[in-house]
Amino acid sequence: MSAAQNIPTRNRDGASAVTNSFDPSTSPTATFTSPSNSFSHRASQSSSTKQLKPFNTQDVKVLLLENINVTGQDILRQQGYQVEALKSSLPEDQLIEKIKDVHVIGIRSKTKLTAKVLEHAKNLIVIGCFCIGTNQVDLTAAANAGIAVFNSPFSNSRSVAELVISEIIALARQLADRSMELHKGIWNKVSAGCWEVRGKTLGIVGYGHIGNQLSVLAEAMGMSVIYYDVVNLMSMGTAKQVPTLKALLEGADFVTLHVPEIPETQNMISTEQFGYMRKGSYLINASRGTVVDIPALVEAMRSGKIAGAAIDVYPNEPAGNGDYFNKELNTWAEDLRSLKNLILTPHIGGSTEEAQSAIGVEVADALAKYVNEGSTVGAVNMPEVNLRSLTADEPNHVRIIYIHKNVPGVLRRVNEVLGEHNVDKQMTDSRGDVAYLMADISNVNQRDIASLYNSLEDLGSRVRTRVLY
Ligand SMILES: NC(=O)c1ccc[n+]([C@@H]2O[C@H](COP(=O)([O-])OP(=O)(O)OC[C@H]3O[C@@H](n4cnc5c(N)ncnc54)[C@H](O)[C@@H]3O)[C@@H](O)[C@H]2O)c1
Ligand SMILES: O=C(O)[C@H](O)COP(=O)(O)O
Repeated sequence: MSAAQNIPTRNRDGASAVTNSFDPSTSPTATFTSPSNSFSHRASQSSSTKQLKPFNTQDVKVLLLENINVTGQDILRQQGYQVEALKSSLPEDQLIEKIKDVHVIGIRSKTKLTAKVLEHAKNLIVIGCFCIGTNQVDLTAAANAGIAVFNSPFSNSRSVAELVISEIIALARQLADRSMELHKGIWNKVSAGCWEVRGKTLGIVGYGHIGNQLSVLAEAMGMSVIYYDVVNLMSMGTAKQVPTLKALLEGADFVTLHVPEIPETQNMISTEQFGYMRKGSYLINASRGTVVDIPALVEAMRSGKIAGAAIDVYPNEPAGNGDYFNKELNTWAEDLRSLKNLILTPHIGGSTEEAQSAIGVEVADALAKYVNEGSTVGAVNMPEVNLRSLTADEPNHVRIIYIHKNVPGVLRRVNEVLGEHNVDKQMTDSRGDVAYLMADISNVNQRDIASLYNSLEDLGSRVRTRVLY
């Protein structure tokens, strides 16, 4: 990343702070203007307990994609940020153009923030995934560029669990087929191959937030629950952990997948695994599309081994509503569409009013706290670092955020720079190759800020420097 980025920093007089402000080659006066106006922004706060906002918040540009809930949009607008909200995702070329300009981006599961896209995101300081999954973001590339990533770890878990419960019964009773037939005017009253779920065994692969909820709901319907997870976990109710995926597949009437998209879960359910499943059993995938080998599923359903399936997620998903789900996107799409007792849903596991509004609040709050105060609590790719908010009765304080390479000797050099001031509080932590330092220093005047900033930027270990307040 070049130093000449338009990243907002605090301007003492509250004037526009996005002026190539961190380029050491530009005059510091362009950034840190008019000492006589120092702290006028702060002085305007009426209550000494009121939290301060750094820099000119209306300079912060936010791009929200994929129809992010109005609760999240409102929180970001109330901060004074410039918010542009689009209904769908963007193709890579358009995303690269748009991302060049923004400081904050909010996405859901479809927008791919790859290393290539992030290379163009010169002003970006933070990414909000308004969903659970973060597999769509190159988390390491983001951390190495000093971009924090936040998500909402469990706000839609219950919604997914409830969808899966509905699908277990729908598959057992061939509900989707009966409904489609009657839509076409065909009366087809059958009981062959239709079952109660009471007394059947549900096998949960991945016993995390969603798997847990599901376990409780399934037992309440009289099902037995077994689960497989790579870590040893406490069982809910009378559920039993099994030692291998094979044991789970052999023991379950219904198999439901709730693992993240990682290399180990790629095609986790393929021909060999369908071979282990009980004849006439069912498969549900509401995790990620890459977890199931779809041609193998088609084969297993055509052979009668699998009596039904519900699929909510796909290896390639259309960018937005109304787009086609067919051969142009996925070679096997027509095969899926031709199968009986196969429920196809357009990635709606987390799509409820409750989940979306809770996610909107949770992620937007985390973004604002990061932009305004530098707090990384809840970040998925950075160490979690926080200091209490500065208040109006702490005049002439500056908060330094220094994201740097995790190499020996950096803290000594940073503290040599900060040491000329009173360091009131400081916290630092590292995660992988990246470390995050937060320090509040007092008795700082206008000229000191420019010099502090430039000295930190000049250290070879620097990933990103921010000066707040
Ligand atoms: N369809 C949707 O709309 C929707 C909504 C929310 C989440 N999701 C997906 O569901 C996934 C699970 O969500 P969650 O909140 O329960 O996640 P979670 O992190 O709480 O739980 C995932 C569990 O999977 C386990 N796991 C990881 N790798 C495994 C492996 N190889 N074998 C077995 N277990 C493994 C983990 O140990 C963990 O317990 C998310 O990663 C997301 O991709 C989809
Ligand atoms: O990761 C998630 O939370 C789910 O897959 C939901 O994604 P969505 O917000 O894009 O529907």
